[in-house]
Amino acid sequence: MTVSFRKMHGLGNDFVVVDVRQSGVGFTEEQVRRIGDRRRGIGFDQFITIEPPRQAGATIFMGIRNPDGSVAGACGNATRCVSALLMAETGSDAVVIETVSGLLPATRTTDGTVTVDMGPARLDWQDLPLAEARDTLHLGIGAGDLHDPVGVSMGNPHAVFFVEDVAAVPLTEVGPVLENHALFPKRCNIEIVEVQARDRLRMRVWERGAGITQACGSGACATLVAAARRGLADRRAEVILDGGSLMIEWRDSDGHVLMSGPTATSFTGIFDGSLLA
Ligand SMILES: N[C@H](CCC[C@H](N)C(=O)O)C(=O)O
Repeated sequence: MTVSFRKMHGLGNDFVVVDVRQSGVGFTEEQVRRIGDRRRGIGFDQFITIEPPRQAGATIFMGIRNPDGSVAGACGNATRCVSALLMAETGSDAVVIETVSGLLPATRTTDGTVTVDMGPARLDWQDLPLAEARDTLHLGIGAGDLHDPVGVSMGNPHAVFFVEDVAAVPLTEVGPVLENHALFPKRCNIEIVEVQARDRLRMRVWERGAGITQACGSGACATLVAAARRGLADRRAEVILDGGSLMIEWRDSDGHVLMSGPTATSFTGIFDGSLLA
């Protein structure tokens, strides 16, 4: 059987996207890791499957996995990319992406920008989860010069550290230490953030199961929420990532977080049988 895939990215956060709605093909953890090898496989920050919807109201179900094979509960950049694919397929400017964390409605504007309602920011310690009860506004942990992050769940866990200069942080050293900190039983995505203005935040990320990536949509959402909770930013801001900018809004009326940004396809291809063996 031939299985085809599409390589997509949002601001350089890259994905292998496989539509298994017809074939029902499944991928083992080992296969995902093999496909993720950037020299012997294809390489991706997240491996995405488009599956039949499980809940009423959803256009499709989106499966998300990291290069280490672990499952993720959210991926903002992939949600935009898959939404754009489905919009092209259906001719509609509105679709609903289902993930293990819930239903995410997405819309498209005339310039091709996709906006996703990433759902509510979840702020209880059980939501991340943490190993013990703590106020998520002050997690009180640190590594190197980083200290006392804000915890936010966007359907996946984030710890947001505020710093003077994001370029000065040795992220490859402190990232893995913090990702695997004992406070995070399911590990954590780590963001470092420089507040440049109340409506402009510069962020870099160390992703759980993936390492440094050029952009993290759910991380940008967590960043805005964390900055607003600390009184450092307004509820709407540009978040500048290594790969470009996202506009993020933490809606007053219902606490949902809206993320807007671009999408792109790089190429399509067919898996070699050896990758799926
Ligand atoms: N790049 C993704 C997030 C992947 C999160 C993943 N690393 C996890 O384990 O939660 C984004 O755009 O939101």
